[in-house]
Amino acid sequence: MMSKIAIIGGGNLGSAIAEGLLSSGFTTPDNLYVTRRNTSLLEGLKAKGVHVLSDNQKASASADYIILAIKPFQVSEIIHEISPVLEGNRHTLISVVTGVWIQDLVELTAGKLPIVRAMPNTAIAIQESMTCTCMHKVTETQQKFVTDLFNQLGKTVEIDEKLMDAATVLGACGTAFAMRYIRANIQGGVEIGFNAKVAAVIAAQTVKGAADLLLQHHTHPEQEIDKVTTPKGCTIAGLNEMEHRGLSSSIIRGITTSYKKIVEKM
Ligand SMILES: NC(=O)C1=CN([C@@H]2O[C@H](COP(=O)(O)OP(=O)(O)OC[C@H]3O[C@@H](n4cnc5c(N)ncnc54)[C@H](OP(=O)(O)O)[C@@H]3O)[C@@H](O)[C@H]2O)C=CC1
Ligand SMILES: O=C(O)[C@@H]1CCC=N1
Repeated sequence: MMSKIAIIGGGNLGSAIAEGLLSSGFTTPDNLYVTRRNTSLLEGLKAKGVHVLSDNQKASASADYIILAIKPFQVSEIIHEISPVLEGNRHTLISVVTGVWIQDLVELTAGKLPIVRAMPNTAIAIQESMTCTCMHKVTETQQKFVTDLFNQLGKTVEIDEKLMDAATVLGACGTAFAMRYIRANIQGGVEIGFNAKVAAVIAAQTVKGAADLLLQHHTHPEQEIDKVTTPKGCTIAGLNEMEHRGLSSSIIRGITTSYKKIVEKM
């Protein structure tokens, strides 16, 4: 029998996970439960046959794997709410919540559940997430299930929990950082003659192709840059101007500022 999955908090990330789980075929709508208070915002999932509800206890009691996708400040209250139905020999708790540590989750569940911390990004909706995981007291079967689940939804790396905040910045916030880079390309593209629609396709596909070159060739970005920069050409002229204006520096500073924000407990 297929394991049942409950997603507590069907917001931006929770809904994206649900979409990815369905489109990858990892689960079927009948085996998936998604909660939020305002269920009218989950009509799309409901129409696909997913169990959409606002009762977290009912969803948790129906599931084997419970994915917590709520805001950090709600974790304590919601675990307290579902506690009466949690069973150590049945449930696995998977938290995608930023800045909440396994030890916090162990304490909130009185140590009775296997726990997974996972940090995906919103590209999980199209099975292109980068997901970092770490696991606590999981059985081999549970570890395999969770690894298979996230592997179906993109790439997965198991990391030390002490790197989870860094994973959040590079992997999850990284989606937004990449979007801003693409948006700037669209703005530049319009200024040099394209309409916004065509500029958007060119910018997004170019970034996708660049990323795939690195993933498939296993090269360093500078090796790929060397293949593009003709001596005295327009690429190196543009690239150097971007660096004079602080491109790399501003990205590094943005990443370290994001990291400080998490470490300082939001
Ligand atoms: N967005 C991202 O890219 C990423 C987010 N994260 C983490 O994932 C978590 C969720 O983030 P995100 O999806 O962006 O946030 P959202 O605010 O979009 O989603 C949270 C959802 O929780 C629901 N919710 C609130 N209270 C309850 C409740 N009592 N019972 C059930 N559902 C409830 C809200 O809906 P309603 O108000 O209708 O109840 C809302 O849809 C956060 O901890 C975030 O740090 C991690 C990686 C990436
Ligand atoms: O901005 C945030 O706090 C969350 C964490 C990663 C993505 N969104």
